[in-house]
Amino acid sequence: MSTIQSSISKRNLLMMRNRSGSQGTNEVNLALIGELGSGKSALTVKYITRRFINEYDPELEDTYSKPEHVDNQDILVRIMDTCDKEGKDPERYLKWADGYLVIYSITQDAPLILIGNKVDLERYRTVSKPEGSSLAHFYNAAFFETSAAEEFSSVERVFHEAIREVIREQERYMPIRSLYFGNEESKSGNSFLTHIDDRLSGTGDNSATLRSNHAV
Ligand SMILES: Nc1nc2c(ncn2[C@@H]2O[C@H](COP(=O)(O)OP(=O)(O)OP(=O)(O)O)[C@@H](O)[C@H]2O)c(=O)[nH]1
Repeated sequence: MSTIQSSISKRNLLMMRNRSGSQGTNEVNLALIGELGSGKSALTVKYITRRFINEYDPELEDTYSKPEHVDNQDILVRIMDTCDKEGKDPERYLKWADGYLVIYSITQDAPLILIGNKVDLERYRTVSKPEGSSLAHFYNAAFFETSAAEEFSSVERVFHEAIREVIREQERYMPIRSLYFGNEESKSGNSFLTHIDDRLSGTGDNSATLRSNHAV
């Protein structure tokens, strides 16, 4: 990993704001977030107990603590194994966590999209566009910069690109029967065939290049 990547990923993905506990021990709160079934509980349990357990209660959300010794420092680590379901407010971990571990499963290919927001605050920028782009490239993610405070079209463009990414991904896994569509399936079939056609004619993107560095 390059210095830029490691410094950004440290800064963005694992920002640990150490706090001093009652006995002078630093405290670090980490929240594991990510899609259902990505392995948040399995990783938490493995880290806390060194054991891998096959079945976990998907509804369970809990916080665990573990005294750690990292880089010659005593640290009390608290881990929140989050479970987001309807009606639950993410504030509970957004306010609590000092760092977030974003978990995905390598067996569930969902597009990753990295958005650098607040470009209207250019004068306060601490992450350059090439740094953001390089981080996205490292994670094979699409990349956009935008601002919620500026014109709608720039935000809309980001969302449209995100929708396109997801649709491309869905079409990659569309069953082959779509090639033999009937009338009722003509809509999705057309889009699938266009996609295949683009690929065969060499004008279409392939998944590897599709997912990297669509800078806006
Ligand atoms: N082979 C393998 N299986 C894993 C790994 N991590 C998790 N699993 C399995 O994947 C399934 C889902 O894991 P969980 O830890 O429950 O996933 P989760 O993200 O906590 O899921 P939710 O609580 O539903 O959000 C379980 O059957 C785990 O045993 C891993 O590294 N390798």
